Amino acid sequence: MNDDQWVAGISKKDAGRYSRQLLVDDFGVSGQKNLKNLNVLIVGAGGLGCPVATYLGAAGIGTIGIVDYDHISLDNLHRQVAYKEDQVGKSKAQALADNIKLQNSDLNVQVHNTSLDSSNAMQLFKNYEIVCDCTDNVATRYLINDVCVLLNIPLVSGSALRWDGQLSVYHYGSDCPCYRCLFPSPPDPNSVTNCNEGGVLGPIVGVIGSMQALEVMKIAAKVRTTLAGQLLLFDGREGKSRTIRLRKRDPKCEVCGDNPTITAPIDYVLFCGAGAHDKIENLKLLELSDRVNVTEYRNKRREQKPVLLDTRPSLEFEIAHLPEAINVTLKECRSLSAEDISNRLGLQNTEHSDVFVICHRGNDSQRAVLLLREKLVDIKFRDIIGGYEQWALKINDMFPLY
Ligand SMILES: Nc1ncnc2c1ncn2[C@@H]1O[C@H](COP(=O)(O)OP(=O)(O)OP(=O)(O)O)[C@@H](O)[C@H]1O
Ligand SMILES: [Zn+2]
Repeated sequence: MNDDQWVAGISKKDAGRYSRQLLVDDFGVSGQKNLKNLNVLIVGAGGLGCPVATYLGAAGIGTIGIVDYDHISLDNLHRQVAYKEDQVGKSKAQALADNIKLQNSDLNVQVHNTSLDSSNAMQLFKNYEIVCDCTDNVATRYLINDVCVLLNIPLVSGSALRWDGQLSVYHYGSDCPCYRCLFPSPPDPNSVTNCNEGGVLGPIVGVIGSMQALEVMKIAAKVRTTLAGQLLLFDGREGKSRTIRLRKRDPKCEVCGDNPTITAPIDYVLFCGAGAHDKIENLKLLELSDRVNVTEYRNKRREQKPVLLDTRPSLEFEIAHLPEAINVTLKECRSLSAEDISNRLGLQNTEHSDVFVICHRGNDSQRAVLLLREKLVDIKFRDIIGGYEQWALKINDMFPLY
């Protein structure tokens, strides 16, 4: 036999590039080859989508599809670390594709600069073998789940809020539940907090997104210890994680059960309740006569210093507030007595009978007015339409928008 004869399991170029992965037991050459032949779809190019795409791209996945309709904004950069300042305003799907291609020019990246909905999801998903849910709203979560079940695609699902994150692999293997097996009906839209309200720390989405990428690599390499049928809960504040075993597939599940009633994508916004898809609800609880717009409020404060009650959580109050604002959170409006609220606002010894109420976007301020009216009947409470957001947009563009 000649000295220059050998059997190559992998190309010389790939052996060099991916050598540290090839040396990992249970992954090796077969895992690498499987990755190279894999088509993975990432839905959502935000906090989770950035690490998922970056690690999968670097690891040498054959084809990565990226779906997102949104554009990069400045307040994305603290956690969506794949993006640069000069990409603010650009399409997320395109920018993420460009960035991972720069890192690994061998990748085939498909950009889907669109909103995923019932009309396009089946067509879009059918070209992929694994889907990663990196989105942030319940309606899209059910849509992605159902379409994965209908097309028999495993789903690697992550979520993160504040200090916490969780992930699981759904619909992978015969006993494995789907998202709908565990949550047959959607949560009350009013109880859902997303990171645009509750906030989230960058490293939390970094941890969860990296773990989603790892689950994809494990599925590709046929490693048996995936998170299928389990839910990993990560508590970043305590630095702890735990994994809980989930119930098995529910034979009565409407989509993956023995007699499914959902055989094609449904109307998910209707199913989840109005507001579930919109990040910013726009409540109209009050008559217009009980409300003022920001221009009217500006004129009032030019005449005399008004009493302004700010219902936002104290963390938001600390970010910025008008100098006259007094922080009584919505929770406190509920729990405090009429006397305590009156004291906090300094109403006891004054002639004031008008109080204006402000919040971030004009939803909680209306809820507060309804509560306060009952407690302090002699005071006229009026909310400021659109809250601080409108103040920043229409009155003072130096006021911090968040
Ligand atoms: N139906 C959908 N189709 C396409 N992309 C979606 C869909 N639903 C959510 N997304 C995308 O998922 C991503 C989720 O990212 P993330 O949770 O970091 O929030 P964000 O929207 O970027 O930021 P913020 O919530 O602070 O405004 C977003 O880029 C969003 O546009
Ligand atoms: Zn199910």
